[in-house]
Amino acid sequence: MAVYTNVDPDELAALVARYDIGTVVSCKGIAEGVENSNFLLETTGGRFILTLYEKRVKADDLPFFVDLLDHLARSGCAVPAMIHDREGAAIQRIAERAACIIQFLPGISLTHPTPRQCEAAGAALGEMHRALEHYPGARDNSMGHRHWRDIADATGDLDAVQEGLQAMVEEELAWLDARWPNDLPAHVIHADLFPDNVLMLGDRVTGLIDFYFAATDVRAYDVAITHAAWCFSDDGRHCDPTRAAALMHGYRSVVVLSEAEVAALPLLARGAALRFLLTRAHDWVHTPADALVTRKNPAPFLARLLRYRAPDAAGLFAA
Ligand SMILES: Nc1ncnc2c1ncn2[C@@H]1O[C@H](COP(=O)(O)OP(=O)(O)OP(=O)(O)O)[C@@H](O)[C@H]1O
Ligand SMILES: N[C@@H](CCO)C(=O)O
Repeated sequence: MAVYTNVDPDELAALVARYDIGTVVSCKGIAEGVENSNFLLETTGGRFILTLYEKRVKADDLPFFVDLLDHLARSGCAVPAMIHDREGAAIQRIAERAACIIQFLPGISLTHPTPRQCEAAGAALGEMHRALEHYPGARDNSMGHRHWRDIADATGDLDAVQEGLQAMVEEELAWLDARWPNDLPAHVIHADLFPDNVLMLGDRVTGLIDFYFAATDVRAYDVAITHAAWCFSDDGRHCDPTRAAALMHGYRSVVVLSEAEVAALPLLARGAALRFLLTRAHDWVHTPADALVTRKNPAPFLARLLRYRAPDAAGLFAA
């Protein structure tokens, strides 16, 4: 249940009065999500999302996220616009938290996407990348390749998560460190485009959301993350070739990948699987069992990593 903070009605009315969006009709907590407190805010001017930023999103990063969403919305990408108040400010304070009012977008996030939905998601990722190719904003990827060893160390004994995991992660980190590319096209990427961060109506993408891991990194790595998130069975053991081909076809209908990028995809996907394996293992160990947040199982990302290590992995990226 991702409503960690309650909002006082008078404080909310005072916040909404700063905007040209009418007056408050209702404000209801949204259960999905784990990072922030999200509310569906209805005013006489329409529907909005009110997000209160909890621990994980740093206040210093908020101007970057606001500028990024402003840029993508202006570029015609399907992202929710940040609403600015009469003075032009998008970042506010309420209930002692930084907060933003964000455009509400229709759509549902999927759990089991079809090939056509994978194709649409791939194309939406491509359109976002096209809009970001020359975007001047930048942010260090604190979940990127250079930080994985620290995340592994901070987790503690990985064998407590699964027997043999410590040695396997050490081996994988060394393998990736020796090969990680530093000359592929890079710009700001989403870095977490899982199905729960894409709103869809039928086969149409209505919104890419949750940009709070967005950072500067290799664009083909974003493709690899999206591949890992959209094309596997729930247990991570089986990559569906039809969904994978559809995702790649959708992306490559918008962005032309170089030969070097295509060749790097299996390696980047090993990195993507390791990133989510490590962050899930870290949270698995460090989130108290009675916390409000449901911990995500690391095992399906270990299974993906093994799949991407197989000799035929390059075939999983054919369009
Ligand atoms: N702009 C939007 N329009 C409509 N619904 C939205 C919008 N933004 C968020 N939502 C809804 O709120 C839910 C939670 O949002 P989000 O995924 O951003 O949560 P979070 O806690 O910030 O992140 P995480 O997914 O990392 O836990 C989404 O699943 C979606 O249902
Ligand atoms: N999408 C991530 C969680 C938030 O980044 C995961 O499934 O592990």
